[in-house]
Amino acid sequence: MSQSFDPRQGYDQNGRMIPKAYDALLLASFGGPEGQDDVLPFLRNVTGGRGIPDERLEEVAVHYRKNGGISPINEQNRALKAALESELAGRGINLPIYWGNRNWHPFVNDTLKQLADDGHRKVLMLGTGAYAGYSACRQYREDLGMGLLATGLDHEVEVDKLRQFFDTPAFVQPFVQGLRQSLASVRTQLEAAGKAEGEIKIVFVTHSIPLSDANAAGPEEIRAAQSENLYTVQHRAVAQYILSQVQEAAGLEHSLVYQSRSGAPHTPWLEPDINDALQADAAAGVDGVVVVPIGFISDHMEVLWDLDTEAKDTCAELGLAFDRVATPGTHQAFVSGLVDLIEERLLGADGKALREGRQSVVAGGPWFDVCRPGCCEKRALDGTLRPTIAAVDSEVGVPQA
Ligand SMILES: CC1=C(CCC(=O)O)c2cc3nc(cc4[nH]c(cc5[nH]c(cc1n2)c(C)c5CCC(=O)O)c(CCC(=O)O)c4C)C(CCC(=O)O)=C3C
Ligand SMILES: [Fe+2]
Repeated sequence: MSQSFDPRQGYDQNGRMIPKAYDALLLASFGGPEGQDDVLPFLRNVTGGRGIPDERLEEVAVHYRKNGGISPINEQNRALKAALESELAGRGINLPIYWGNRNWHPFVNDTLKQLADDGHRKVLMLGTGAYAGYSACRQYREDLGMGLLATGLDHEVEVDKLRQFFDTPAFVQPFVQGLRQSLASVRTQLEAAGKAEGEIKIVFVTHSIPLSDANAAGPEEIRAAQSENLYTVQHRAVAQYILSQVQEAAGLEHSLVYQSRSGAPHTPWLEPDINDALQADAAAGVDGVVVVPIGFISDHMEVLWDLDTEAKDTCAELGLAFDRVATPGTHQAFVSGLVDLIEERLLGADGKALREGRQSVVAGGPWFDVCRPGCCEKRALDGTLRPTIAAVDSEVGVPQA
């Protein structure tokens, strides 16, 4: 007989979930092609029914084709999984990790079947998006909501979600260290070019998203109190924190810009695009830039192409010195900080939470374990809401009357 459970129980007024005896961790990510034959099927999975023009798909396919049809993202997730496994083992925590993707093998539905076959029933999901918003948060909740229904596991396997982690030391520390290094590198480049006193600008960059997604990011109760969309507000807060930790950044100009826009040209997305912004910076007398990719956790294709290829080329054309800060990847601070977040949610053998209190250093955190009503809401083309997990208004797993 299958067990029933109610996902609307077990958390407090602040969206904090009472620690549980989770028996598996699910690393949920985007997925990417692993050979030339995978490229188009992968892109069709990514854009299914979302009106990305064919020209944009052809253009993006080339980025992968030039890299042998391989996205680095899968290798990076395998490495993150291995690093998390070793950190958990080092702390004596027995929590097997499974990996599943939205857009490519291993698909999350197959992973769900596997972990259920292996006997797991209480799963904590770590999605690789750090911020609020549809693509980075709610879509992962939908992947699991739809996945549990599609596999028929919705009354057997319970999946909760680790909180978005933009505000945590885990996520921001690697950028702090990286910014120091990149500032030194650009300074050295300028000295070598005889411009020792040249002006350096710090350019924080993240994934552009449709304005409608940005405006829907986060719960209404928090959105209402902001002067700007919450996706942007969270990125500005991360940038501010990183700057506050790097003495060498004092007095330097900085900005927040966007990359990797897709979608139909008449649909508004967040702007400015990094390449346009760099042009304006050069015209305003900037001599070199440090690009800080605070939107992502690893150096995947959007970083390698849109920043290390395109934005770098733009800088070369404009005569700007360029250096790009590394993403967290498997930085020790990131890995151990993520395990700290996992510990916040885990009940030990003695029935006590492994870690009391929540780590948060950036304004706007700590984020909810359980999303508020209407959080990052986005309707399917037919006007319906897709099933989700891990929200106050999630329905998947509720015992049927
Ligand atoms: C907020 C956000 C994150 C960060 C949060 C997270 O990490 O989850 C992210 C991550 C990523 N985005 C990625 C790749 C792509 N994103 C696309 C399209 C889109 N992204 C969007 C947003 C985001 N995307 C949006 C609103 C679209 C429009 C269509 C849609 O609503 O889906 C397309 C389609 C073609 C194009 O137009 O570019 C591709 C190929 C890869 C993999 C890179 C690799 O392979 O190494 C990763 C990690
Ligand atoms: Fe994307």
